[in-house]
Amino acid sequence: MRAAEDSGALIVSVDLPSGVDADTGQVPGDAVRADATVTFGTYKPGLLVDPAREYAGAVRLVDIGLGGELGAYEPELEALQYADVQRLLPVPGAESDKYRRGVVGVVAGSARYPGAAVLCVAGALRGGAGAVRYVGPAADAVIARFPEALVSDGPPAKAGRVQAWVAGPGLGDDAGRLRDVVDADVPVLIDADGLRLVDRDAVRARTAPTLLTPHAGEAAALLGVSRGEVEAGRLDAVRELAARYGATVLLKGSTTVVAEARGGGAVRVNPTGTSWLATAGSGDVLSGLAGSLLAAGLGARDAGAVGAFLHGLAGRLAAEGAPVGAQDVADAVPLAWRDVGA
Ligand SMILES: NC(=O)C1=CN([C@@H]2O[C@H](COP(=O)(O)OP(=O)(O)OC[C@H]3O[C@@H](n4cnc5c(N)ncnc54)[C@H](OP(=O)(O)O)[C@@H]3O)[C@@H](O)[C@H]2O)[C@@H](O)CC1
Ligand SMILES: Nc1ncnc2c1ncn2[C@@H]1O[C@H](COP(=O)(O)OP(=O)(O)O)[C@@H](O)[C@H]1O
Repeated sequence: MRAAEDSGALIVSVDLPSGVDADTGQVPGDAVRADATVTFGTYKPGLLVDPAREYAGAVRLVDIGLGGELGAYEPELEALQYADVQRLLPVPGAESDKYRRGVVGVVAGSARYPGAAVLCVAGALRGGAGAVRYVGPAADAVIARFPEALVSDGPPAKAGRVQAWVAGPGLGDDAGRLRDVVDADVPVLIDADGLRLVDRDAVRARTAPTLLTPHAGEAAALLGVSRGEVEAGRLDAVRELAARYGATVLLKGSTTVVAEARGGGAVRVNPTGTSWLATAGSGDVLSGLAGSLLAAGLGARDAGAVGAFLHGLAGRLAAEGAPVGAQDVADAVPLAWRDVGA
C-alpha cells in the first residue's frame, strides 16, 4: 500500500480500496487512498459512509447484470436520489391553506444564543409548512428578521396548535419548555441543547414520532463514548441511538445518516452534503427545515432524509466553492427545492 502511495501514480481501486470495511464504512487499520474506485453491481456501505468513503476517491458503478438478484435482498443502506426526493416534497394542492399545509412550532434560542432561534426559523420557513410559530425569549430577534413568524414567549402548550415541534437549538437550560414539547402528542424534532436536557424514558414513552438530530459530539455524550468512536463507526452509532431512544435518529457530520426508530430497516445515507456546511448555525437551519417537513406530513425518516438532502444541496448551491454562513444556506433552500422539483 505504501509503495503504491509513494509512487505518485494514479491509484484505481477495484470494487473497494484495500483496507476499508465494505459493510460498515470503518477503516480499522491501514488502507489505500485511491484516486478513483470502480465498483460492481451495487454501492457498498464502505463507498458511501465516512471515514471509508474518503478513501475511495471518485466512484464509478459498473452494472454487471445483478439487477434481479439484488432485488431479493433488503438493503442495509439507502441513498435517496433526486426522483425519490421529488416524490416526497410536500407541494400545496389547489385547495390548501396555511393550516392544511401544517404548522411547525420552534422552541429555540436564549439570551445567550438568540441567533440559533433566527436560523432555526429561517430553515422552518423553507420546509413546506404553512406557518411557523416561534416560542421563546428571542421573539424580538426572530420577528425583526422574519415578520411572517408567529411569536410568543409563554409555554409551548399555550402557543396555539402545531403539527410538529422543533426544540433545542440555542435553548440553554430551558428544560421546562422542552418538557412541554416532549409531552405533546405531535411529531417532535430534538436538537442541540434539547438532546442534553431530554429524558430518555420520556422519549421512549412517546407515541407520536420523535426525530433526534445530534452531531457526533452530542451523539457521543448520549451514548457515553468518545466523539472519535462515533465518527469511526457512524452506522453502529446511529442504529444504537435509535434503539436506545426508540426514536428516529439523524446523525450529522461529514456523512449524514438517518436510522429508523428502534434501529430497524435500512439506514438512509445522504448523498448531497458538502464540507462547506461545517459552519456555525447550519445545523440549526437543518433542524428547522426537517421539522417543517415533519409538520407538512412527512414521516420522521423521510423528513430527516429529505431535510438533509435539501440542506446539503443548498450548501453546495450557496457555497459554489467559497465560504458561506448559515443564513446563506437557509436562503439557498428554495434553490435546492426547485432543483429537485424541476
Ligand atoms: N448563532 C447561534 O446562536 C448559534 C448557536 N449555537 C448553539 O450553541 C450551543 C452549543 O452548540 P455546539 O454544538 O457549538 O456545542 P457543543 O455540542 O457543546 O460542542 C462544543 C464542543 O466544541 C468544542 N470547541 C469549542 N470551541 C472550539 C474551538 N475553537 N476549537 C476546537 N473545539 C472547540 C468544545 O471543546 P472544549 O472547549 O470543551 O474542549 C466542545 O467539545 C447550542 O445551543 C447550539 O444550538 C450553535 O448552533 C451555533 C450557532
Ligand atoms: N465535513 C462536513 N461535510 C459535510 N457536512 C458537514 C460537515 N461538517 C458539518 N457538516 C454539516 O453541517 C451541519 C452542522 O451542524 P451542527 O454540528 O449542529 O452545527 P451548529 O450547531 O453550529 O449548527 C450539519 O448539517 C452537518 O451535517
